[in-house]
Amino acid sequence: MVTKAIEFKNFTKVFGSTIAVDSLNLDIYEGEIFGLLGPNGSGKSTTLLTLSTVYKPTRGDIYVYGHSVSREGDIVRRYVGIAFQEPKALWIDTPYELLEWHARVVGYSRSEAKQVVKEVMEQLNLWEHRKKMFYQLSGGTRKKIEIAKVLIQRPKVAIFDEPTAQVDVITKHALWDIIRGLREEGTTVIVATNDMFEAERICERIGIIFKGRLRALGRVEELKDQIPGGDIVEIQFEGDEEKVKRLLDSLSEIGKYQFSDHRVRIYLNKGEEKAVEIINNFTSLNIKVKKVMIQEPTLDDVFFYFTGSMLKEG
Ligand SMILES: Nc1ncnc2c1ncn2[C@@H]1O[C@H](COP(=O)(O)OP(=O)(O)OP(=O)(O)O)[C@@H](O)[C@H]1O
Repeated sequence: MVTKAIEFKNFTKVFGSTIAVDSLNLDIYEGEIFGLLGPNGSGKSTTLLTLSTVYKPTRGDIYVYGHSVSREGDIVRRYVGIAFQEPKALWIDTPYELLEWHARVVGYSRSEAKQVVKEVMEQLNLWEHRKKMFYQLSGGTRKKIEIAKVLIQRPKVAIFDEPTAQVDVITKHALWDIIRGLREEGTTVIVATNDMFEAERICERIGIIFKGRLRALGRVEELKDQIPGGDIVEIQFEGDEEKVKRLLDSLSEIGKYQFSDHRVRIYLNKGEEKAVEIINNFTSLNIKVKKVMIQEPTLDDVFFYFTGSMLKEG
């Protein structure tokens, strides 16, 4: 049976006159990597900060394994660990002190804390930075310190707010492996990102949030299939263009098509399945197929379709 790790029930958060998140209803299942996507200012951080009990909902509620973030914050905090966009405990001077303090807060004894902090700092290549002051660290290193907090805590629900913004490409792949590793151990992972490539690489399901509202929800492939005429099948052929035209007009579920020099570009859904049917029809009409290309929409196309906005727009 699929267990719901998190349930957003009509969750709404208002700051003054700004509705940061508006009536969010969403279930996240145990053991999945869920991507929360949206342009800047769309409500991702507000959602995650409320889930991790930093904020309280204005209306509605969020449940973590059945426990309300509004009424049972202490219990929720035992389940949830969050890597913020930036380290926030700036009353502490060095990464080592911050992580040791964090390890103690989440329940390790003094000697266990020392051990786990060293292990995780080594895993993330942070050990050499342990005694530096925060202001001396690069953006990517600060990011890794936040991720180290989650690896130390090993929570049942791990939240990463833009985990790979500002990190180099090698570190990015290493962090994705770490996130997948957590999932393998049964952790439920939520990743907020506006990096479509990242979402496609690691997330099993995604939700697209825009201006505080959930606009789309599903597996990446499902969302791609929701764009009308989103796939393009391009066929290069030898034979009569008129015959091809008549054929395409007789087939169902075909959107627009365009001819140019014995090539036809056909806009449709489920391109891979439909291409086989089209090619079989070409063959039965003695039209020789020379080349077939299928283009799927990218996740960027999905994003533009559901938000009608550019990714980095405010
Ligand atoms: N503490 C706050 N006080 C007032 N307004 C806030 C506060 N936090 C967020 N907002 C507003 O709520 C809206 C959603 O912001 P939020 O930070 O949740 O978006 P986001 O999707 O995480 O953006 P980004 O990708 O830039 O981090 C924005 O209009 C923002 O200005």
